[in-house]
Amino acid sequence: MTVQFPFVTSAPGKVIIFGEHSAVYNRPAIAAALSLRTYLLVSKDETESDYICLEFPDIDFHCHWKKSDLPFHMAPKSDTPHVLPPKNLDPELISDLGPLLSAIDSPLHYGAAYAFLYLFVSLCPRSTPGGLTFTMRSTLPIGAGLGSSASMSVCLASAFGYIGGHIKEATFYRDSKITNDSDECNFIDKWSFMGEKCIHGNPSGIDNAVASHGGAVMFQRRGNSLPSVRTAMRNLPPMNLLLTNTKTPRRTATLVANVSKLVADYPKSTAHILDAMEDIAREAYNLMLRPFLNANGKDELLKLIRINHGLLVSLGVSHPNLERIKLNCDELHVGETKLTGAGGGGCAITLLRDGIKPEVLTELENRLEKLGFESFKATLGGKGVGLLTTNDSALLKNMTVKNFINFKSRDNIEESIGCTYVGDWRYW
Ligand SMILES: Nc1ncnc2c1ncn2[C@@H]1O[C@H](COP(=O)(O)OP(=O)(O)OP(=O)(O)O)[C@@H](O)[C@H]1O
Ligand SMILES: C[C@@](O)(CCO)CC(=O)[O-]
Ligand SMILES: [Mg+2]
Repeated sequence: MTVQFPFVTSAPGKVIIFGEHSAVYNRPAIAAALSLRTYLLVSKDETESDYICLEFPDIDFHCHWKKSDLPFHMAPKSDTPHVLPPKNLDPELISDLGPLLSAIDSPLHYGAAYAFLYLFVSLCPRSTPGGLTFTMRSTLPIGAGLGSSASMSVCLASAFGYIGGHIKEATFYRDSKITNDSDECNFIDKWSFMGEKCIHGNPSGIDNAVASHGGAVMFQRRGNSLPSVRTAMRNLPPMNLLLTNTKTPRRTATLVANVSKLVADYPKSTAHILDAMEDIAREAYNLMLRPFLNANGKDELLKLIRINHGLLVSLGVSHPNLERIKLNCDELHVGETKLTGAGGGGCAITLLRDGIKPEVLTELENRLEKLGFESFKATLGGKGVGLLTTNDSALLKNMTVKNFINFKSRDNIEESIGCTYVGDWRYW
């Protein structure tokens, strides 16, 4: 299979409804793909350049390496095309990548470059052409709890798996409610987990699972020696979720590390908290399996959201700005609020009660806007990792790195190449 340049890969962000942080400690968690996505343009210049270039304008990061300086590490191809990564990051490869990363001092840039290089040299062969530019644009807020790192890792793993010939071209269109379980999708899920390890340190794997497979899932990690369990939730009941971004920056890696210290310092008390989180996720799962939530079911779900947030507060991962969202939602009695993702800033979700008066919602929106926050309604359960090629679509005809960088807004990206172009995009 000859890869034609340019092509674009794309993967969704996610909302964790129950179980963030406890997911890291092998407890079940529930998450759904979001309609906001990351897009990676892979293009080749016509010169005989020996450079591999990154254009990551969302984090103001631009970088290049000489291809001949890269420590290609791709495992020899065996009879099985889908070579899966080892359980842990390879220490030899980490050390080989050190000199290429040493000049990068921002942790935001470092994480992105580290994940890029680790996956590139693990999946692309030495014969990969030089002169490739990788341009990343996301309609997700970055570092805000909506899985931007996982959607980035999935875009990278799928693009490199495709260039390296590990996975064949995505060939079919999928119903958005169904999570995909193809070998290709599993390959991308496993390798993007390595990208998440480069960025987070100790990810549970839930974010990259949702970004790869799409839909909604109950996910449970089972330690290093057993595979994680991923149960597709085909019919999420319609839920009126309001997402609010505090715009307070934070890093998942730091929050996960802080919780890990708390768990080490207070093993008994934190075990109770994590157990309670597990019970909440299981109870919520049973409620959410029902095709329609009646008033009682909705009321139970609201209470579970409240308890889950309280437990996350006790793990130290809230933030005054997240509490400000909760306070305003509580004062106006619109529903229950919890942080989503790693917390420490970023986003909160509010499950809205039925029958809220429009003027109350407007009052809430005004209050949140005054605080400098951004609110939007979330569409859950979207498609997983996708591919856009010049064979299938005219959307890329005049697509240049410059055009891709210059998209002004989320809408602009979606309108130009977004996954809403149903016949053009294929899904693995
Ligand atoms: N579009 C992007 N371009 C470049 N780097 C990105 C992009 N999206 C994510 N990243 C990388 O991922 C990091 C953010 O990941 P982090 O895990 O801290 O937040 P998140 O994934 O948005 O939230 P959460 O993990 O809580 O869901 C950024 O600092 C950057 O390194
Ligand atoms: C905080 C966390 O539980 C969710 C981040 O979206 C970390 C993880 O599961 O990898
Ligand atoms: Mg992340």
